[in-house]
Amino acid sequence: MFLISSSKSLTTYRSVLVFGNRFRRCNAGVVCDESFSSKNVFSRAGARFKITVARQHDKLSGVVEAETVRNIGIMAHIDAGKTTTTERMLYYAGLIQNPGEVHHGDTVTDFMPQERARGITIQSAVVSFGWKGHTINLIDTPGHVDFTFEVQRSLRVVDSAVAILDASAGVEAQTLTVWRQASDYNLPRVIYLNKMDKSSASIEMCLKSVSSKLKCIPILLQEPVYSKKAAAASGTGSGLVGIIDLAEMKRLIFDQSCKGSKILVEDISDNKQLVRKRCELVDRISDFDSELASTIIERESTEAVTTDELKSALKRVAVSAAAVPVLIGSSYKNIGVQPLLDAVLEYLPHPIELESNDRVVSAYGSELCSFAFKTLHDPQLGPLTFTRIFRGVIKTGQKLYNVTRQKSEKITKIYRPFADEIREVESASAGQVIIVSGLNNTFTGDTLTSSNSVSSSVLRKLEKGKDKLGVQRAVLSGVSVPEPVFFCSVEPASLSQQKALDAALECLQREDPSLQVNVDPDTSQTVLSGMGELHLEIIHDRLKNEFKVESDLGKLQVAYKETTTTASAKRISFERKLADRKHSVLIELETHPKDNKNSTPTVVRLGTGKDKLENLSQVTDKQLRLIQNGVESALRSGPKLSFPVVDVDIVLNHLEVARGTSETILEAAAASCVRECLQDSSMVFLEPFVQLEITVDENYSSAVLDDLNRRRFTLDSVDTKHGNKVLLGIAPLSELLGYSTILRTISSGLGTYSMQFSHYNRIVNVMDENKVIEQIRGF
Ligand SMILES: Nc1nc2c(ncn2[C@@H]2O[C@H](COP(=O)(O)OP(=O)(O)OP(=O)(O)O)[C@@H](O)[C@H]2O)c(=O)[nH]1
Repeated sequence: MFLISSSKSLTTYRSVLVFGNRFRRCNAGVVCDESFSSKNVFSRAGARFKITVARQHDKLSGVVEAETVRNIGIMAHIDAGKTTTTERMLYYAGLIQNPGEVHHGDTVTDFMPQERARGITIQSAVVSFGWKGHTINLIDTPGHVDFTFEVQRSLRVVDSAVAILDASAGVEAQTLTVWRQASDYNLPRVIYLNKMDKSSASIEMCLKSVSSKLKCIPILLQEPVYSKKAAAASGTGSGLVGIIDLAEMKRLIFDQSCKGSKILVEDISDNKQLVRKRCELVDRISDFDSELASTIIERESTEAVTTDELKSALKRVAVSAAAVPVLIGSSYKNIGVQPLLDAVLEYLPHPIELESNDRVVSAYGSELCSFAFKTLHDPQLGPLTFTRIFRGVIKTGQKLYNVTRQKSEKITKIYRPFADEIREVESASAGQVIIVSGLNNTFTGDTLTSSNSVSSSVLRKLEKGKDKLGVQRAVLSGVSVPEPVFFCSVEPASLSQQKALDAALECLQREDPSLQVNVDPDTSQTVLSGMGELHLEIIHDRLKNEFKVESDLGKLQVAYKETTTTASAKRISFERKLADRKHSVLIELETHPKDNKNSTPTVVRLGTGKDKLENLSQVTDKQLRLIQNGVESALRSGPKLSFPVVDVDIVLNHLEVARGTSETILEAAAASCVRECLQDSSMVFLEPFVQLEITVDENYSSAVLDDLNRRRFTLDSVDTKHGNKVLLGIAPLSELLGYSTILRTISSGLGTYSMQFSHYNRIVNVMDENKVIEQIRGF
């Protein structure tokens, strides 16, 4: 048995980021750049970020070899331990002297006051740190369903993800959502079973739920090491003290006197039982990797497979998503986090390993190709854009071209993020996640390159396969914004604050596209639409504390939608006089119910009739886009109760535009024509349904179910877990307002629930429809 410090295996890394006093002395032996002292941290009134400014000669370039970079997202159901795990990673990487705790409100990544007060993650936080000669750019994402868009946009810019499960709960509702989001971007993943210190933790149950719910094949690489003494000392815990690494054939015991930063490592290669388990593991991996299978056949032995061969095979398996490596630990008890970091380097891809799969990225060659995934407004630094560089290099002061908005922009400064501290660098290269300042016209989802001519040459390469409303510009695929399911009115506490409120909401909406701000055309009230009660509550809180605007929120309402059940066609002549010039449009549009009702955006199609073809062949791409804009604006507010109109197909049958007619008039004509069509159609409401997962003490489950049955709940399944019943089903969201209080009362506090948006469904019952109308009119 021998003792090593995990720090010994850490090489000094010149890009290790050290920010301010907090991060000056490193605990794990990483040699830090001492030139960054507390005096370099500026305190700026109202500022959202602390800037660490390096002295001129110290300014580090953010340019690093892509092969040594890992961009990972940490994703999970709420409370699985994402922030706790991230905090331990930063501690072992030497960036913080002591790991903070969520319940103490002192973690690095949960830095918003609202996060610290509530002990939950609300916004994603980006941190960069060095580990064994590599840079890990990590995004800690929220687990609460209301902030699912935050997860979505973060996963868009990482190359892989670590999915954390609470080992006593297995796959939970939000795990399914984030797993699906990661699948949408084809991200290779590893799974980390956290909270193995709990006596109710069960590896077997977790692996089963991974197979059955996530529909993937888990490959367990480690085994837990328990100690009776530790179990007795903890009282209720499992007595977890370490893990067995079957790939390396080592037993790792984490020294709690230094919060696990030292690891007692024991060679176990002569333990016959564990050798057998390793052979089984090799055998299992070879089922998914032909190279490893050939090695075994050649050597006629699974035992002769080296650790390197095993790990290379496992990386191929993880990258191809044939199966998913599973690791275990307890971040809170400081067990298993360093091996998880090693797994990130060993099994997850570097930035350029996978990007050739993206046709648009490849078309940029070595030119700059960057994706803005988040914008924030700092009162002192102005707009800050979080961006992932896929190709090329970005330099301070450089001009950029926003391909999505076809506008030129100029970067003022470039920073590398470390949660709420940012450090200025002069340049950054492909594979990095950075913040740039100075971009006034860039929004979430925009593609940035170096110039208009680069964009045009990329477009020429992509030209093949383009259709009339297809890829018109060389843009990367964006992030789809989920539909808001709740809304409420907002009013300033005093009229004098109206302007400040409008400005603050504009800012918040720009930062968070899942928040919608509209003015009700009938009442002129400002209406906020968002993802849930907590989402809107946080917005309210931020208005008060960050923007210093006192406001009152109206009653929370469910966001319904409208759709049509009949077809309609209108030809209108739209004429306006502007600046002494006559503008006129003759347009015919046809609306009808969509066959495939999946709430996908409505795209205007051209009519196909013989007589139409001649007229429509003259329609330009630009005119079609303006008509699309007009249609979209009309569909935002339906004729029944001004809810958005979905699941409608729109066909353009005729268009005549007088010479000199302005673009806005064409847009307005299209909008007006669609409104007329819908006025003449039979319209119905759609209401949102959610998937509900309730975990409740067995003694209260029938009372909970009785109550749910009065709420139009459809039960899908009932499970038993550690003496609790887990009820899974679907219910209309309108029936669940304030459900947390109701459940608490019925179950005497012994029930928890999580819900997530499932789908919209038509309200068929006239009484239910009248209830909605009454509710909204009274609003
Ligand atoms: N017993 C035990 N508790 C843990 C462990 N890891 C985290 N926790 C606790 O679980 C709770 C949630 O931890 P977080 O790290 O905030 O979880 P999260 O996934 O980041 O939560 P959200 O971001 O809000 O979704 C906290 O009280 C942690 O102290 C663990 O390994 N064992």
